[in-house]
Amino acid sequence: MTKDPKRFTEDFMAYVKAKNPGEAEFHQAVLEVVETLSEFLVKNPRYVEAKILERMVEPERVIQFRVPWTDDKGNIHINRGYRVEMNSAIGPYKGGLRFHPTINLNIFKFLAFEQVLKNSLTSLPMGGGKGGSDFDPKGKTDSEVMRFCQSFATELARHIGPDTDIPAGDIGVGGREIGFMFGQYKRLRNEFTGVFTGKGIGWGGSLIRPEATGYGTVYFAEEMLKTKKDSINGKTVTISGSGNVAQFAVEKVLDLGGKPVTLSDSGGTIYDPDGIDREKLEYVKMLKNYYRGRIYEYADKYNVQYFENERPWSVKCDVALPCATQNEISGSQAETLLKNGCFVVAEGANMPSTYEAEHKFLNAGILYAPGKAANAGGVAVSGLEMSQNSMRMSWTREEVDEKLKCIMENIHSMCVEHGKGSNGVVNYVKGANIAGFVKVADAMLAQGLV
Ligand SMILES: NC(=O)C1=CN([C@@H]2O[C@H](COP(=O)(O)OP(=O)(O)OC[C@H]3O[C@@H](n4cnc5c(N)ncnc54)[C@H](OP(=O)(O)O)[C@@H]3O)[C@@H](O)[C@H]2O)C=CC1
Ligand SMILES: O=C(O)CCC(=O)C(=O)O
Repeated sequence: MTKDPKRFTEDFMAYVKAKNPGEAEFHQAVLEVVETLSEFLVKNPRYVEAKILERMVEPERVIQFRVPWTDDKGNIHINRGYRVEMNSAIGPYKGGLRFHPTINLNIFKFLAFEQVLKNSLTSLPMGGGKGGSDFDPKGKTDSEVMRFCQSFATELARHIGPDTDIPAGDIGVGGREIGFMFGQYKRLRNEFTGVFTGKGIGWGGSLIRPEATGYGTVYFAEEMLKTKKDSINGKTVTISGSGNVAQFAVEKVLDLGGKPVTLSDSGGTIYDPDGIDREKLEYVKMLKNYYRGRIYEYADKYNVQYFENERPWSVKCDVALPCATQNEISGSQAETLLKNGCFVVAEGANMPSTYEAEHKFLNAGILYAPGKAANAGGVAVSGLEMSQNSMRMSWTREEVDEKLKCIMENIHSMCVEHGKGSNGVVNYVKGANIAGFVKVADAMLAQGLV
C-alpha cells in the first residue's frame, strides 16, 4: 500500500474510472472525497486493508425498472425508474427521489454516494440511497403526474419499507408527488407506515420538513460566519433555484436580517437589488408551487432585470447559496464571485460547484461549505419525521426547528474538528468527508465482510 496520499488518490480514481466508465459526476463526487481522505487513510491502514472505500463506491444494490403510464389523451409513455441502495451500514437506505429528464444512473450514483456521508453527518441512524426517473413533471396535469407516480410507486413498493428504504423528495418531487406515491404504497401494502418522508402534516409528515433544507443551509452559513464573529445580518445574498430549497433559504436569510437579491430557474435569473422581501417571497411560492410558473414572471411583476439563460453568479454579493442543481458554478463563475467580494458559499444543492469552482473557493480560503454538510438539514428532519412516525406522535414546530438547529451546529463542529488546518483555516470539505466517513467505515468494519 502506498504511503503517498497523492498516489493513493490517483490509484483509487484509476480503479473507479475503470469500473464505472463514462460516469463523470460519479467520478467527480468520489474524487472530492478521496482527495481529502487520502492523507487520513494512509495513516489509518485498517480501512485500506479492509477495502472500505472500494466497498463504499459499489452500491449494495441498483434497481432499474420500467414505468408505463398514460397521459390525459390516452397516449402511452414509458419512463425509466431507478433506486440506488448505496449503503446500509448505519441504518436503512434513506434519500430523495428526483424526477428530471436529464437523469441517468451516473447521477443517482453520485447523489447516493454523497447521501451516505451526509446522512452519517446528521448523527441519525440512516444509510444512504437515491433514485427517481427521467419523467419530466413540467407541463403535466395533476392527473398525469398522479398516474405516473402510481405506476412508479407500484414497482418501487416491492423494494422499500419503513425499516428498509425510505425515499423522500428532491428535484421535481415535492408534497404532491410524495402524496401520490404514499397513497399507492398504502393501497398495495394495506399498511400506514412512515415509508416516505416529506408527507403532508395531516397524514404523518413533520412540521419544518419543507423548510428544513433551506433553513439548515442558512443556519450552517451563520455558524461559519460566527467563526469570524460575523453574521448574515446586513449581508447581500445571491441564491440560485426557486424551488423548495431556494424558497426557504430566502425565508431564513430574511429572518436573520440578510438581503436576498436573486432567484433562478432553468430559464434564467432575476435580480432584485431592493431585495426579495416577504411579500415577494409569498408571490414566488404561489408562482412556483401552485401555478407552476417561470421565474421571469417575477421580473415582469416587479419590474426588475431578468437575465435569460444566465445564473446569478455575476451579481455582487457577500454570501452565495447555490440551491438549484449539480455543477451550476463553473470555475470562471467562482472567480467572478471571489472578485466581487463573495466570502461565504454554502451549498443548498448537491455538488453545485464544479471541481474547478470548488478548488477556487478552497484556494481562496473563504468560508466554503459542501452540500453534504450545508444541506444535511433536509434529510435530518426526514430522520426526525421517521422518529415521530415510529412513536406515533408529533413534535411542535419549535421543537423540530430547535433540533434542526442543533444538528446543523453539530455538523459544523465536526467539520471544524476534522478540517481545521495548522493555519487556522477550516477546510469544510475535508472535515465533512472525514467525519462522515469514519462513522460508516467503523460500522462496516464491525459488521464483517458484507
Ligand atoms: N428537497 C430537499 O429536501 C433537498 C434538496 N437538495 C438539493 O437541492 C437542490 C434543489 O432541490 P429542490 O429545491 O428540492 O428541487 P425543486 O424541484 O423544488 O427546485 C429545483 C430548482 O432548481 C432549478 N433547476 C433544476 N435543474 C436545473 C438545471 N439543470 N439548470 C438550472 N436550474 C435547474 C429548477 O428550475 P426549473 O423548474 O426550471 O427546472 C428549480 O428552480 C437539488 O440539488 C437537490 O438535490 C439537497 C438536500 C435536500
Ligand atoms: O429527506 C431525505 O430523505 C432526502 C433528502 C435528499 O434527497 C438529500 O439530502 O439530498
